[in-house]
Amino acid sequence: MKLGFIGTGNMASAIMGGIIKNQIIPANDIIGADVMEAGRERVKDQFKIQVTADNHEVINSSDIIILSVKPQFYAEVIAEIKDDVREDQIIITIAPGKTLAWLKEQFGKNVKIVRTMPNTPALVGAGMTAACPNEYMTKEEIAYVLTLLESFGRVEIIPERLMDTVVSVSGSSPAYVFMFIEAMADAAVSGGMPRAQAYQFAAQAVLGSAKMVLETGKHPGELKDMVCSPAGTTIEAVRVLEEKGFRSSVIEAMKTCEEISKSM
Ligand SMILES: NC(=O)C1=CN([C@@H]2O[C@H](COP(=O)(O)OP(=O)(O)OC[C@H]3O[C@@H](n4cnc5c(N)ncnc54)[C@H](OP(=O)(O)O)[C@@H]3O)[C@@H](O)[C@H]2O)C=CC1
Ligand SMILES: O=C(O)[C@@H]1CCC=N1
Repeated sequence: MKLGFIGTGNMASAIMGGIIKNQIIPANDIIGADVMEAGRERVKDQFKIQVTADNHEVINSSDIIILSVKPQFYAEVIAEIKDDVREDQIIITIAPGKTLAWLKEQFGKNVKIVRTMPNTPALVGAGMTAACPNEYMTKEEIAYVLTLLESFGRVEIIPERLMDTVVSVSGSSPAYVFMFIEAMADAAVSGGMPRAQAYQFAAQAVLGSAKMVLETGKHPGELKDMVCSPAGTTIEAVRVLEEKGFRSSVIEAMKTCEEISKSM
C-alpha cells in the first residue's frame, strides 16, 4: 500500500510518525509533497520518507492520499490534482469545514473520500480521529482506512453533521490543554518548583486524569468530587475556578472554534 501526503506540516508529520512507528506502512512506501523545501526536507530527515515538490507525483504514485494543507488551499490543490485521481484511489481529508458535498463538487467526479478530523497527539499514538466515509467507499476500504487511522490513536466513524463539533472537542483541544498545563506549571513555579519538573507534574496529572475518565467510565463530576476532600484544598481551588468562569470560558471558546470551522 503506497501512502501520499500533499502538505508535510504539523498534522501530516504527526500522522506519518504514528503510521511509521506502528509499522502500518513503511517509510519507503510513503511520499510527501510540500511547496516549502524546508517542510519537505524536515520530514525526509525525520521520517526517511520520499519527498517531492510535485503534487502530481504524489497522486500518480500513491493508493491513498492525505490532503494535509490548510483549508484555504484545498480548492487550489484539488483543482491541480483532480484529473490525476483514479477511481480506485482513496482521498483522506483533514481540513475543517470542507464537507463531502463540497469535495465532490470540487473534484467534479466520483472519488473515494474519507473526511476525517485528527489531532496532533497522533504523533505519540494517542490521537483522537473522527472519520466520515463517502458513498463510494467499500466496506473493505473503510476497514483498511480505519486500521490506518487506528495506528495513531482512537478513531470513531461519526455523522458528518458533528464534524465541526469534533474540531472543537478534539481537533483543536490539545491547544487548550497545553495552555492549561502551562498555567499549572507557572503556578507550581511560583510555589518554588523547577519549571521542567513543574511541566512533568502538570502533564502527568492531566494524563492520569484523562486515563481515569477513559478507563473508569465514571462521570468527570464524580471523579472531581473524589478529589475534593471536605474542608480540603481542592474544593477551594474549584471554588475559585468556578468564580473565574473556568467552565463557561471553555464552552464559549469551543463554540467559537466550532463556528469558525463551519465557516471554512
Ligand atoms: N495542526 C493541527 O493540530 C491540526 C491540523 N488539521 C488540519 O490539517 C491541515 C494541515 O494543518 P497543519 O499541518 O497544521 O498546517 P501546516 O501549515 O503545518 O502544514 C501545511 C503544509 O502544506 C504546505 N502547502 C500549502 N499549500 C500547498 C500546496 N498547494 N501543495 C503542497 N503543500 C502546500 C504549507 O506550506 P505553507 O506554509 O507555505 O502554506 C505547509 O508546509 C489543515 O487543514 C488543518 O486544519 C487538522 C487537525 C489538527
Ligand atoms: O487550527 C486549525 O485550524 C486546525 C484544525 C484543528 C486543529 N488545528
